[in-house]
Amino acid sequence: RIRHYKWEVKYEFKSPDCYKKLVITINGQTPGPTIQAQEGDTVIVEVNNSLETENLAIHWHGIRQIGTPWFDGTEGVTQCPILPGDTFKYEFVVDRPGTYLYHAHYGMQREAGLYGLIRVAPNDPEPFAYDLDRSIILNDWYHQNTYEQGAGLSSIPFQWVGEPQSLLIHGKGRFNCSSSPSLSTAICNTSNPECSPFVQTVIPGKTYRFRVGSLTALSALSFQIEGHNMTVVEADGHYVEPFVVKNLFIYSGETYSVLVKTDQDPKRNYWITSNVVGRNRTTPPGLGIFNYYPNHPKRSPPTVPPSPPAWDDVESRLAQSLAIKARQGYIHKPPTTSDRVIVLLNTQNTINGYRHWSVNNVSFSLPNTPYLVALKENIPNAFDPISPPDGYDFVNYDIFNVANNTNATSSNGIYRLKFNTTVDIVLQNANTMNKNNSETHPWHLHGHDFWVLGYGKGKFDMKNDPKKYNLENPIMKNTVAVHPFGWTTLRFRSDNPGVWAFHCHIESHFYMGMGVVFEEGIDRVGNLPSSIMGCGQTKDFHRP
Ligand SMILES: O=C1O[C@H]([C@@H](O)CO)C(O)=C1O
Repeated sequence: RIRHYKWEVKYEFKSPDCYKKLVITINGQTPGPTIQAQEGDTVIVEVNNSLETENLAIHWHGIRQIGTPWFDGTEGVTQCPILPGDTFKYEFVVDRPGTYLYHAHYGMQREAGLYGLIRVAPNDPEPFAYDLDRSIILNDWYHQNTYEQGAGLSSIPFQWVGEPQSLLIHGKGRFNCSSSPSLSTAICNTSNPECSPFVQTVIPGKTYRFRVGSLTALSALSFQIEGHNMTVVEADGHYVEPFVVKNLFIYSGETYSVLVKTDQDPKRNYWITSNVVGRNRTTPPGLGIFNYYPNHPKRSPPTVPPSPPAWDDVESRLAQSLAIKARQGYIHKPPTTSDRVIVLLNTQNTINGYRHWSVNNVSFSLPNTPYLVALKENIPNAFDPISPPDGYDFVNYDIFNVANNTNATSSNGIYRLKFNTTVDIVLQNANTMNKNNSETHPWHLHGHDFWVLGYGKGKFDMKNDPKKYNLENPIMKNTVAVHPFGWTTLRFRSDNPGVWAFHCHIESHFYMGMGVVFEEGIDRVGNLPSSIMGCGQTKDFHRP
């Protein structure tokens, strides 16, 4: 079947958390409409860029784009941006069931509100039962616009974006307007119906499947439904060997399905909460209402919202990461060895006084000719032909301290992978430029699902740590966290012809250079549609 969508993308004034600002909407909505499809369907999205003076690109997060690498929606990597006034047609097959996301992939547009969910129903029966299926998309929210943030990040002195002003649950939050008395009610108004809390009405005595996705700009979150356990059954479109949590830790770019029984006292409502973890939070919790029918949906629960885990409790988060394994009967065994190991050291750096993030001391910058076109059409000098290194100075680099020399270089060079080989990526975390500080980074790979082979603390040990890899039942994902001062190893097959970004899903971190690009099987890529061209050196190949 074909699922056809027509989207108009534009700026509108909205008050998702009671504070009025410019947001990007799809057909008037943020979050945008949910794409609903069946495994094997073709999804067509005709996007009209009505942003007036701003380019656009939309990425289908978790969809592998097998045979359609040009519709991955990554500006600078797989396509030229969609110009204002233009319409661009994305067309791709959703070949796997599960819960996925979509969002802008141009500059820091995602955090202006261009994001949503993709739900793909399976052809085969699912290995768990539930009565009702609902989605909740989580986000954090800034009042500053993306241009002010971008300018601050690329200034001397560096102006960090700081912690978000609020947390949104399915697009709804609540900023305490009276905390800034200078704000007029025209700008911030807590009685604006746009910022009424998110309500999930439930029928007592049922089992609900909640598909929870996070598209935060910065924050790692702990998600909770007061008084209710959650059984995790799906992660990034793969069935999980079920385990029970009270708090679901979720990183930007991840999706989970959890089963929740509405088996508590039906005479009252309960809190739905999201809280920042992994950073010393200043953002108040996101609050929604878990409304047991027929109680009034706006009736506040009689309790105070449950308190979140300590922000710096890395152990609990690592424990959840380790608990996520492929479900019995749905295990895809990984290859037992790899052909190439790339260790990626994550560091905060300076280049000519500007603050950046780097991988193996190289800070990524996007070329103005998309790699996919440059490589497939053999356009010379479109990007730096030198590949970034496969590792760092393992002997001398101290991951536990601020680097002696924080200087890095900037490049748009990429990794060229031999087609149909097995590649291991070890993400190595390190201290930032601040003392005793290492941050959580969710890394997202385009064009692939990867096996998560292991997580560890401290410096990855090439000799001994691989012996502890889980080769029995590793989960496959498209986004995975590297924890503070830790490492994470993932494995994938370079079997999807195309050019694929792999980057930190924190909006400002990718903007500051925290990413890499992989090319594989470029000679097997089919004819490129001319719709992805028109910028940089692709102008020469543009056929109207
Ligand atoms: O890139 C970042 O900059 C700040 C901080 O390190 C600035 O001092 C921070 O927390 C980041 O993630």
